[in-house]
Amino acid sequence: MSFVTVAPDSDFPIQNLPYGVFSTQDNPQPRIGVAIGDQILDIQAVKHLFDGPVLKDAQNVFDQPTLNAFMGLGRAAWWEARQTLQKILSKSESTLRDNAELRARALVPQSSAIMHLPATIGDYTDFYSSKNHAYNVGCMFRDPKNALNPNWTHLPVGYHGRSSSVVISGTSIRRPNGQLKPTETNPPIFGTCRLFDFELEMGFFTGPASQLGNPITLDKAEDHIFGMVLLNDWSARDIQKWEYVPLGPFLGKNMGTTISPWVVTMDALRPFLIDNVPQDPEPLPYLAHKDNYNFDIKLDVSIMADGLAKPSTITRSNFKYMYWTMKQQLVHHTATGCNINPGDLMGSGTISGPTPEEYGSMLELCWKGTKTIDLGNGITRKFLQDGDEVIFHGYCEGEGHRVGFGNCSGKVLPAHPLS
Ligand SMILES: O=C(O)/C=C/C(=O)CC(=O)CC(=O)O
Ligand SMILES: [Ca+2]
Ligand SMILES: [Mg+2]
Repeated sequence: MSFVTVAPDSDFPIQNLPYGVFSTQDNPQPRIGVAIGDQILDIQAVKHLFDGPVLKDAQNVFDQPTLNAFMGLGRAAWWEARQTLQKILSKSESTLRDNAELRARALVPQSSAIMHLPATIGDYTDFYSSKNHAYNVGCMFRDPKNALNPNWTHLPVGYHGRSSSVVISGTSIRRPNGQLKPTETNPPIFGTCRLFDFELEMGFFTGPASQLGNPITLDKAEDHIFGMVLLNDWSARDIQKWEYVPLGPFLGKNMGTTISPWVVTMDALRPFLIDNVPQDPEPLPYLAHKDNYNFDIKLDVSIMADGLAKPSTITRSNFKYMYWTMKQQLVHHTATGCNINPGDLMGSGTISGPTPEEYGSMLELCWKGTKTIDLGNGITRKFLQDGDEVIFHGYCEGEGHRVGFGNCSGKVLPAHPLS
């Protein structure tokens, strides 16, 4: 238990302690913080308390305006930092609890903070690792009889995304214009995206760098996975459908990707480990791991729209539906010797469950426009309208507490007029 009050349904009890980067009006310098209840522990104010064997000579990582340097230190440092945080925030420890002056400097209400991207994201990759989603999209874009391409069950399919357009929760996203082909028979046009969508995903941040030319093997993969966020891979379905052959997503995905501000560490998620999804066929040896690396993380998506009194939940899914694990994704990504750096972001791919109530995109929920999605109050959608706000939420259910991710939200702005 912490001496900081934590509401029972808070995403941020002492069992969580996720890292983020924030600033305040009084101190506009972005700095590292840890969420506890509805407060942020400003790490700069308490960095002298990180005096364990690994961190005592590396406290300067907490002076940085991003988490990259801390991510780059590796698992021993992450573990030690967690021990220190749990100690200084605990009810039974007086150092911070009884020091009013230090407490006033170190604890900042989340309501008065502006959140920033937690890391400088050098590279962003997005996978395609939910079998239900890949099957559904294959049925709609291609052929229900061959919905999954032959490679899908042999390797974690992915594409290299645009780190430049990854934004923090709360940033509005402009509906894109692009090249579309609205009918089969007529030539393409340059127009405004009509089929604008979200993709319910999670992402992980990488830790210590690997060297170019040296693959990360399965037994070392965990050393390079720092923590997870919610991720919305906004998608222009009409742009995507026309452009994607044969190289995959390009402009249909690069108008913005939103992440939640708090990075929940793998140490905090460990109690929620569950069995991996059985893989058939057996993956090749470089991808075969026997240990579990799947997590029970409940996810939901709601939409706030004009005419609604409160956001309407349109789907509930779970990270546990991932067919390929994050370890397999990382190992496959680097199998050629492709290197990673601290703070690279890897998207899971859209997380759809087996039932229609668990689909992770509007493309699936409205089944390519053949069904309507009911928001209540007589309001329906197939795809997103201007002004709609999409809100993701995710959490693990512990005993009497939640280890949560907060929100990942963004509002759709109207497209720029076509000239
Ligand atoms: O063409 C397809 O099969 C679909 C590709 C995607 O939508 C790519 C993507 O972002 C994958 C995902 O999020 O799961
Ligand atoms: Ca995606
Ligand atoms: Mg994107």
